[in-house]
Order: sequence, then structure tokens, then C-alpha cells
Amino acid sequence: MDVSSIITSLNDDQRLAVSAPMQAMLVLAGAGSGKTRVLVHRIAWHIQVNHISPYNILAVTFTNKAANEMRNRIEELLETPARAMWIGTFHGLAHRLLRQHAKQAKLPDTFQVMDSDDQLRIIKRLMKNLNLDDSKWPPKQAQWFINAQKDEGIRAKHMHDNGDFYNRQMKDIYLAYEDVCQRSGLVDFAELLLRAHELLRDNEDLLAFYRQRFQQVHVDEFQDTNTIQYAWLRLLTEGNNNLFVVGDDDQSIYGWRGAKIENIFNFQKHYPEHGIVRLEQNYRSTGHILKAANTLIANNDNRMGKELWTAAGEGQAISLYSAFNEQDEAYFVVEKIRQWVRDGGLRSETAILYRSNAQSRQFEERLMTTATPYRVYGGLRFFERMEIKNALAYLRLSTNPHDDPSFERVVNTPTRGIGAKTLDDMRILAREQQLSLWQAALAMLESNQLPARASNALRGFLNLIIALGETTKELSLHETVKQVVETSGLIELYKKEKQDKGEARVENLEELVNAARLFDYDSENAENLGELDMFLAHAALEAGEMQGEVDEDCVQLMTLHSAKGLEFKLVFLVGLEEGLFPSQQALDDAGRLQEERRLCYVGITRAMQQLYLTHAESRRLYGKDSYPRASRFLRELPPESIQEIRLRANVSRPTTNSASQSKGLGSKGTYKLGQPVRHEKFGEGVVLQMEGEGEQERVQINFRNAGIKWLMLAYAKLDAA
Ligand SMILES: Nc1ncnc2c1ncn2[C@@H]1O[C@H](COP(=O)(O)OP(=O)(O)OP(=O)(O)O)[C@@H](O)[C@H]1O
Ligand SMILES: [Mg+2]
Repeated sequence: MDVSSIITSLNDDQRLAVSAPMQAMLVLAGAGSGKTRVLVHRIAWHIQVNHISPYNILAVTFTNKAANEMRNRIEELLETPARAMWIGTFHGLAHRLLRQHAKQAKLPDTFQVMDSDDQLRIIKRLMKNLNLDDSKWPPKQAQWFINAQKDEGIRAKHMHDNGDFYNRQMKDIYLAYEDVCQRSGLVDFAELLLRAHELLRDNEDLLAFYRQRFQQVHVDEFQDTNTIQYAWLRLLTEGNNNLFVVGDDDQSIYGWRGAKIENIFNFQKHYPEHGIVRLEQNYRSTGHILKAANTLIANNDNRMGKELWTAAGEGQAISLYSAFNEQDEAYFVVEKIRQWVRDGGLRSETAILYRSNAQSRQFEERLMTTATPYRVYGGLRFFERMEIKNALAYLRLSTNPHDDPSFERVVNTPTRGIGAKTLDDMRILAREQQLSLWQAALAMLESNQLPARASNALRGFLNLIIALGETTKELSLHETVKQVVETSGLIELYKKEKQDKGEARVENLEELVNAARLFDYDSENAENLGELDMFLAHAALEAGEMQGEVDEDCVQLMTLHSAKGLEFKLVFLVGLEEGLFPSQQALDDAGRLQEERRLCYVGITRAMQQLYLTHAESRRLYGKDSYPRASRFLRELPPESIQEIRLRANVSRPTTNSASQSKGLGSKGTYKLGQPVRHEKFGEGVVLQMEGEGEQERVQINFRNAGIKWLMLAYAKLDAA
């Protein structure tokens, strides 16, 4: 393979960055300018030209998906596998380090990663133990507090007593929390990062080893690193000057979770010998889209200042649609997608981006009704579903019975007659004697203090777990999972549950067995961890990016936060309303407002060819009706790049659904207020109002069983009843 293929597909500035001498480097550039591309080519360059072994390369990306893509692209460029290269998310890499050096990290070999749900469960329980009133001390707030401390690298014992009562209380909770986690061998997400940092900081030999090993360290989306992540990078690269970071201050969107834009300044200070490259040509979007992004973000201050240009031509203007309500919004968006597909586009080239997860439901319903395949990223993930978490809890207990949250979760699921009193006594005993729940249960059985029924039930549970642990030692991973699902009684439990829900749960459990069968156990990189433990870690770390199950061509639904770094030909940025986007909390906080604006910038710059912006004039969200004003961000866009889709703008255009025209109530005047109608899905109803014309013609109908709905006549398949 010759070197030129790494270089030819780059512009001059990109080439400069890729072929720069080995030194600390900062690539600072706006969206779509090829930062990620530069990072990939830089790594290939090191391997090909500087003859650095993949073994000596570390790369940090933002999602597992991005990490996989990066590896694939490097292997494509080099035409050879690069398995020895460490590439992953901060959390994934930290986890790997901790597994490899559990002892030095002061963790049991069998430590387990827990998600934020389990974390909250522990915090709730220990706050109860501390006799703290939920209403005055919301557990979520304590969870937030603890994670924020960890993100800053602060342990409970390091917290200063500033005399503040709140702080003191939080410190007590944090202390107790650290204690429980350590005892049960559980590690939360923030702890992964903090521990990995302490591991290197406190073990000179290890640090020397990894400094030697990772000759080149690369970071994508550097603007969103937090204090502890940056501290970890510094430990690894200090003195070597070998840190290559790419980022965009205008895309910093995790400030609310502790990310520090200042890390870009810190980098420049800490690595005085660094090179810096700015990229200004955008290769992703057309002129109108780029202009909108540039104009919007110019409203922020304290920017590092970058302008982007494109050689792509103006392209189509951005479309703005004001919907009546959220259903109408969904109708509109889905119809545009269907049009795209009819015109030969792929569904996977389209994305619906929203501010908050709760917005996805309307779109999902509409996509389902129209039988349009779609995929939601980062919603309730597969591994977070109740039945899956229950099955995983059994699996976890079978490898580590001291895992208290798992114990709590399934000790009485399915119910086996262990009463609330027995459980309470067990918790008290555990607290008083610093035992795990498992140990407390054993102690209670030994001291014979339980009534016969409770004692039998409890013994039954413990024996079940022990037996699982024994038998599964002999079995393969998927057999183990199958065994657990069956003997735990979960399958029977859900089979008894009513209708679809139970059925879906049983199917999900079967899917879990399947996921175990397909699990790609990479023994080379598993450190000394068994397949089951790796699978459990995967389940906890997998960030809603489950891959493999769908090859189908799907519309992509996700929050703006999870769209970072991605690109789509056709993008819908929905719910542009004050109080939603920008979010309610940002309305009177200048700093947060700027972060929302950056988020909007991220959203706009995901679009390659066509961008639609929508907002609803009335919206029901979280069970409340509101009549929000259009987002201020809309007013900040250049009017000449925006084309409003007005209700009466399309009078002359025929309706897109000719079937409804010929057979149903297609054109205005064929129905009256109060007229009875019938709809395929919603059944019978009565016309309440109508508005608009042509493609935009709508009727409001009071359905007997489905309630009041606005329907777009062109798509609604209505018949006179
Ligand atoms: N020199 C180039 N020639 C052709 N296409 C390019 C070039 N540089 C980048 N691209 C393409 O432009 C698009 C954006 O690139 P990339 O995703 O690397 O940008 P980015 O700066 O990382 O964007 P973001 O800030 O959104 O993460 C990609 O499709 C990429 O392949
Ligand atoms: Mg990128």
C-alpha cells in the first residue's frame, strides 16, 4: 500500500495536521470540516509512515459506534487489521484498565459496572438508613451531587467542610455510598473514570508502562471532556507531548454534565510545544444550511472564532413548518420522509432530532401507523428493560452474591413469599454489621430467628443462586443465560402477565439468550475475565447503541445530544419552542442558553442536503397542555435561507395522496362541521373544525373511541360514515 492514499483525499490544512511532526496537536474547527477524518488519517499515517505499531496507539471517541467506525476506516486505509490498537470511549477504556489491574485499583476481580438506575437504588436505600426524608433530600439530587464530585476528581474524604449544612449532609451520603459500593464490588460510571485516574496516579510502575506503551494518544470531540478525563489524558501524556486532540468549542454540549470547554485552553497551556491547525472548509452541508449554522452561533459570546465555508453551492433553502400541535408535526415529518423514500432515498439517510426523549413517541406512533421502519437511539435501551435487568441481576448474583442492588431487585421477583418484614430485618442487620444483604440473609438463617415459612422461602432463594453459580460454571455463555432465564422463574412470571406486554417480555428474554449467543467474546482483549463477566460489563456499558439486530433500512430517531458527530442527508429538527428548545431551565440562565444554542448548532450541522425545522403551536408534553412560542433560535436564523411552509402556500399543489382524493373526502367543501366520518384506525367520529387548503388541509375530528384529533386530509384516509 502506498502512502498517498492516506494523504490524497485531504485538503492542504487537513494534510498539514495529518503529517505534522510527532508533537502535541490541536485541531480546532467547526462542524463538518473533517476533524474526525483527520484523526483517522493521522492514526493511519503513524502506522504507515512513522512505523508505529497499532499496539502503541490509543484513541478515544465519544460512542462505541464511533469507535467501531474508526477502527474500520483505519483498517480500510491500511488494508490490514489493527486489533492491538486501543480504541474506545473514556468509560470503555477505563473499564478495560480496571479489569486488567483490578487488584491495584483496589477492586475485587469480580467487580461489576452498574448503571445509573442501580446507583439511584443504592442511594435511596442508604438515605433511608440515614433517616433522611425523601421530600427534603431528593435521592436524585444526591446522585447528581456524588457524580459531579467524582467528575471533578473529588472523593468524599476530600470534601471541604465549609460549614454548610447541605454540603455536610451530602458528604455523609457520599461516604456511605462509597462504602456500600466498595463492599459490594460495584462501580458506577463516574467511578470508572475516577478509579482509572487514581490507578495510574498511584501506581508509578503502571503509569510508566502505559506512558511507554501509548506513544500516540488521540481524542475526538475534545471540547466535551470533563476534568477527570482530561486529568487522565494528562497523566498518560505528560512529558511525552504526544496528545493529538480535535474539537470545536461551538459544539460543547455537555457542560451540564461537567464537561469543560476550558480544557481547550488548558491544553494550550499544558502543552506549550503544541501545533495548532484550523480547518475552514465544510464538506458536509450545502450553503444555506451552513449559513444558518454560522449565523445562529454568532449570537454566542466567548467563542474561539471560526468561519466555515463550503464549495457545495447554496442548495435548497431550509424549510420551516409551524404545526398545529405535536401530532400534526409528526404527520408532517413522516410524510416528508415517505416522500423522500418514494423519490428513491433511503430511510437511513433521514433523521428526526429532538431535544428530549419524551418527544419521540408521537413520531414513533406515526411511523408505526404508516409501517415505516425506524430506530430510536438512546431511548429505553434493551439492557435497561425491566425483564432484562431482572435476568441480568440473577446472572450477576450468580457470579457475585454480594451485589446488593441485584439482590434487592430479584429476591422477591418472582414473588416467593419473602415478606417485607424479613427484608427490612435483613437490611437493618446488614447495615448494623456492615454485611452484604447476602451475608445478612445467611446470618438470619443460621440464627434461626425467622418463622418457618419465611426461612424456607429465603433458603430457597439462596439455594437457587448457589445452584445457578454451580451449574453455569460448566455451560457456555448462552446456555448459562438460558438456564438463568428458565430456572429463575422469570419466564413463567411473564407468561402469566396479561396480553402483549407479557409476551413482549418473554420475547425480550429470548432475545437476551440470543444476544449472549452472538456476543463477540474477544478473549485476547478480555484481560483475565470470563465470558459471562465480559457480557455483563458489556450490558452495563453498552450505551443504547445495540448493534447487529437491525440491518433494515430505518429512519433514525435520536436526541440532539446523541447526534453529535453524525451526518444525514435529510434532517428534521423538531420541537423548536421556547421552554422545550431552549429548555425551560435555560430560559433564565445565560450560560445554559448558550449551551442550548450550541446544541442547535450541532443539530443544524448534521444536515447534508436538506433541513426541516418544525415547531408546534400547541403541545401536550409530560401530561400538560401548553401553547409555546416559537423558539428564539428561529428568529436568529438568516431569513433569506429560510422558506416558510405556510398553510396556504401550497394551494395549487395537488394532494400527495391521490387515493384519498378520489375515494374519500379529498377536497375542501366535501364535508361540513358535524359531519360523521370514519377512519381506518380511529373508527367513527364527527368533524369539529377544518383549516388550510391543498396539501395542508386539516380537519379536527372527535372520534368516539380515540378522542379529539387533528388529521391532515391528504394523508388521513377518511371516509364519510
Ligand atoms: N478533504 C475532504 N474531501 C472530501 N470529503 C471530506 C473531506 N474532509 C471531510 N470530508 C467529509 O466531510 C464530512 C464531515 O467530515 P467529519 O465527520 O470528519 O467532520 P467533523 O469535523 O468531524 O464534523 P463534526 O464536527 O460534526 O464531528 C464527512 O462525510 C467526510 O467524509
Ligand atoms: Mg467529528
